[in-house]
Amino acid sequence: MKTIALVAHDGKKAELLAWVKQHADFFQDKQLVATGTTGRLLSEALHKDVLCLASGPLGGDQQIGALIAEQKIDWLVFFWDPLSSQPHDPDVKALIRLAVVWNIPVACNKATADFILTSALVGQDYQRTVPDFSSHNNRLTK
Ligand SMILES: O=C(CO)COP(=O)(O)O
Repeated sequence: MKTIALVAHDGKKAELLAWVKQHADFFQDKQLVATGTTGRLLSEALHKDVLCLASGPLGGDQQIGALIAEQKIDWLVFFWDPLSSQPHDPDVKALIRLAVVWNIPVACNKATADFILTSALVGQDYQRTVPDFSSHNNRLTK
């Protein structure tokens, strides 16, 4: 689990930052990718470089989704806010969908993030099963 994407809506940013700081040691040797504002805050909190993509409403969720489809993300931590509506809700849904399509572990709340982070599989450098979509690709190109 080397490259981790982290995203939080405004109403969940404080929770994500507190959680990340609690596990700062874990994140030190990981490559972190994030949507714009989340990434800036993470970088400040962890004193570490974070690849900051566009802000979520400006396409950041879609950029992370593209990285997932390119097999470049090992874990998505996405603290989305279930109590506020987002102008880019289709992008939010699309990002979560791609994580499921590509069998990426996804944590949408702190409890799940805790379970994944403390899983014995993380220490074993867990290799997820990458789905074989070759028949789908063939169908699309015919
Ligand atoms: O809106 C977001 C995710 O959908 C997060 O974007 P920011 O990290 O730029 O606030």
